[in-house]
Amino acid sequence: MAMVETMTPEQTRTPETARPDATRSEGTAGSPLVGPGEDAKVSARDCSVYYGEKHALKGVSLDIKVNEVTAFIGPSGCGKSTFLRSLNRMNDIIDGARVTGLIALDGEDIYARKVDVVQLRARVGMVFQKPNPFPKSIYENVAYGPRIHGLASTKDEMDDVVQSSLERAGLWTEVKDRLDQPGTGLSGGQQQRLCIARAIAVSPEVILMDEPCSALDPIATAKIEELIDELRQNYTIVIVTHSMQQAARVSQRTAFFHLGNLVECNDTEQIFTNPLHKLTQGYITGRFG
Ligand SMILES: Nc1ncnc2c1ncn2[C@@H]1O[C@H](COP(=O)(O)OP(=O)(O)OP(=O)(O)O)[C@@H](O)[C@H]1O
Repeated sequence: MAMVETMTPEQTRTPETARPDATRSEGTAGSPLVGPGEDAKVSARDCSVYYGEKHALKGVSLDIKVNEVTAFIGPSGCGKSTFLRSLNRMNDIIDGARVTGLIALDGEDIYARKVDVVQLRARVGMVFQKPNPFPKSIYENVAYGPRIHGLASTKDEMDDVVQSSLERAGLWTEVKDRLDQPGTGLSGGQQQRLCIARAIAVSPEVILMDEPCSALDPIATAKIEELIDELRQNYTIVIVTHSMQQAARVSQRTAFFHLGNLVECNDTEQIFTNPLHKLTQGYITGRFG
C-alpha cells in the first residue's frame, strides 16, 4: 500500500505517454495533455473519474492500439470498469460521475460538446458482464441498432446485416432456423454471442467488453475467447477481466490498475513474464488481489 502512495505520476504512466517527443494537444479540462501515439485508436490523457467526492480513476494516460486486444486487469475496485465506461461515455448516465482530462477516438475528443453520444456509442460498442438480450426475437435483437441508425433501407439489406453479424459472432449456424424465437431463450454463452452480434451490427470500430465471460461456463468462455481473437482482425477490443489467464490468452497488451492508478501498460507477454513495476509483479504472482 505504502508503495502506491509514493508512486510518482510518471510511474503510473505507460512508457509511450512518457515519451518526451510526444506532441501536445488541446484538452477539455485545462490539464497538460500529450498527443496520441501513431497507431492509437483511443487515447486517454490525464483522465480522472470522480463519483461525487470519490476520486475513482486518477490521471490515467494510455493508448489503445488499433486491431489489438487490450486487457484491463487489477484488484476489485481499482477502476477498470470506471475507465472502460469512460471510453464511450457510459459514465454520463451515472449520477454524480464526472470525467476530466482527454479521451480521444482517432484523435477527436469524445467529450467535446459537438459529439453525438448515440453515434459515439455506435462507434464504440459495449458488451456487459451479464448477457442482456432485449426481450425480443433473436432477429430483432440484432436488427434494432441498424434500424435506429438507418443502416439498412430494405428488408433484404436488414436480413444481410443480421446474418453477417450473427456469422461474425459465431452464432449463425446455431440460430438460423429460429430467428423469430426470443433471444432470452438461448443459453448464457449464446446470449453473450447474441449481444456481441448486436454490438457488431452497427459497425463499431471499438468493442468494450466488461468481464464478458464471468457469467459463463468454461466451454462458453472458450468460444467467446476464440471469437475475441477473430474479431480483432476488424475491431479494436478492450476487455476488463478478473482472470489473468484470460488476459494472457486473448490480449496483446495488458494494463494493470491499482487503487485508481494505471500502474503499467505493456505487451501482455512482458506484463506476465517481466513486469516493470513491483505492484504488477505482486498481483500477477498472487501476492495480493
Ligand atoms: N456508481 C458509482 N458510485 C460511486 N462509486 C462508484 C461507482 N461505481 C464505482 N464506484 C467506485 O469506484 C471505484 C472503482 O470501481 P470500478 O467498478 O471501476 O472498479 P473495478 O476495478 O472495475 O472493480 P471490479 O473488478 O470489482 O468490478 C470503487 O471504489 C467503486 O466503489
